[in-house]
Amino acid sequence: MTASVAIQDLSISFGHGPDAVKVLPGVSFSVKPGECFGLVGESGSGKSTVLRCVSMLTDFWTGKVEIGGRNVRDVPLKDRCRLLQMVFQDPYGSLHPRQSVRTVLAEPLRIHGLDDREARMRRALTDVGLPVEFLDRFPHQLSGGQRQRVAIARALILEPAVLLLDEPTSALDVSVQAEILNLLARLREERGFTYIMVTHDLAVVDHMCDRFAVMLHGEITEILPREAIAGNGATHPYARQLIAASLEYEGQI
Ligand SMILES: Nc1ncnc2c1ncn2[C@@H]1O[C@H](COP(=O)(O)OP(=O)(O)OP(=O)(O)O)[C@@H](O)[C@H]1O
Repeated sequence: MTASVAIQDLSISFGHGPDAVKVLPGVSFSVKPGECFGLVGESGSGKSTVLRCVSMLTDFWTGKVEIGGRNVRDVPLKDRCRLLQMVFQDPYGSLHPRQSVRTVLAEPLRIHGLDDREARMRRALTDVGLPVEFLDRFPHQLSGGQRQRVAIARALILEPAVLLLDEPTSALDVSVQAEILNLLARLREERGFTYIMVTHDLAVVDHMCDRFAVMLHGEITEILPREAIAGNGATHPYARQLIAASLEYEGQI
């Protein structure tokens, strides 16, 4: 399954009264079905907040978010889980230490009343490149990369159309990062998922994304195609600076 994502004038403030801080003053962008769209920008620019709003983990925003033409606010929670899933940065924090992989994967299947659970769980593990014996392991018996694979398997098991990826590799060792990125790229190619991926790493955007938005202070300064990275095709000064810094860094290593 695949779906478009349309975000229109997404706006949110944290805090109340005179202490309220507008973190997103009104973000708009659209992602095509099957596209990988990156969100980059300095720390605190609001990238993760966009994902949290789209997924309704944070729900007190204004504006409009449509997934596959459906307003996310009108989609009941249970249906929403089959429309979109999120993968977080920290595979250590996102898995419960006392839950086996089997429990982690069985829970969504049970809630959604899906049959063939054992077969679905085995397929989910195989899809992310883990042996089926790992069903009986606990998080402390897995490496960081293996945990992230389990987190991806959990996100995929309900076969959602859209995956929201919040720095899915930044907590991992460099060699493992590449493995997880290749896994995500393969899954998108095979299943046609739509990805929105937050990252601070333009090399990741270059490897994975079709287009990306550069955020600054909660606003999108510019939306660029991946090809704009190599020759620094940005026009906004901040986007140009961000790409220049990344190219300089890449040149050094
Ligand atoms: N629940 C919250 N309450 C108050 N402020 C918040 C909350 N969540 C986020 N913020 C603030 O919103 C701003 C944007 O945070 P966000 O996590 O979206 O940034 P980011 O671009 O993803 O940063 P990073 O790259 O460091 O993860 C920050 O200033 C943050 O302190």
